[in-house]
Amino acid sequence: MTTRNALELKGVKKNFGRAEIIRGLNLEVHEHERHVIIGPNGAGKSTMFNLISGRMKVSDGSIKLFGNDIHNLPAHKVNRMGLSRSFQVTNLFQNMTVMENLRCSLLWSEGHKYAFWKSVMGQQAVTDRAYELAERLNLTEQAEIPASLLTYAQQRSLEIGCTVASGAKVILLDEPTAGMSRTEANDVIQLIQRMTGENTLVVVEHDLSVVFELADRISVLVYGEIIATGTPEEIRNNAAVQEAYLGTEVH
Ligand SMILES: Nc1ncnc2c1ncn2[C@@H]1O[C@H](COP(=O)(O)OP(=O)(O)OP(=O)(O)O)[C@@H](O)[C@H]1O
Repeated sequence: MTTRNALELKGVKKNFGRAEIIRGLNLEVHEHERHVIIGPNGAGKSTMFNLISGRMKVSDGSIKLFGNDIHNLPAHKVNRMGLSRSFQVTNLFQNMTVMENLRCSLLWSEGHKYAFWKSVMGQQAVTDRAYELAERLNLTEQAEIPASLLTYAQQRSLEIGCTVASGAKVILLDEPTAGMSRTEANDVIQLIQRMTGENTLVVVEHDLSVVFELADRISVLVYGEIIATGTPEEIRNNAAVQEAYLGTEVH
């Protein structure tokens, strides 16, 4: 069986003025995999996400989503083609309840933006689906309270739930456990595993314990280039990776 690429970057470059920050980056993310990007500070991880999600234009090279060129398309078009970036709880409607946030995202996936009155799914079907999602998010008890009253970890969970509900096939996650206690981080990792089975996930993460728990494959970005891609085991044992980045940390 051949593996389909959800995302494919070829020779991607990005300059800021004369500084070349992304220097001919090649990356293949398989459909349905959880692919984690690691790399030292300033390696270009955020810039890479900005290029993939359409927030920045590439200087050279190509980015394909399920075989279709997306480089240099505006962010909202990339989003409509099935790629979503989930990185901030500020993506939530803070004054709306958990259920309302989920309903909003479900309606968005139907192409109705926020025009509730036009729902083709039917109000009851949307509500049922939203409850189902709230359950998977462990937020049934909080279903009717405003997002602003949730804990930080619950807000991040809801944000991930809304991204899934909005119909994204490929989800970019920026440091999903940043700022959380170990227990909260474990909950969010489990949630990501539960919520994203059908999706393809690309995660930027610094915490190596999270990386090795979550990743099907890992790519290592150093100075704007991917120096290695492989299973967690392969990355642990890769001499170039150990030298360039991981050092003794993995042992
Ligand atoms: N808009 C910009 N203009 C100029 N330089 C930029 C811009 N955005 C990022 N850079 C530079 O590009 C380099 C890579 O930054 P980036 O934020 O992508 O790295 P990162 O791997 O995400 O780092 P961190 O792990 O610290 O978040 C840095 O040297 C940064 O200063």
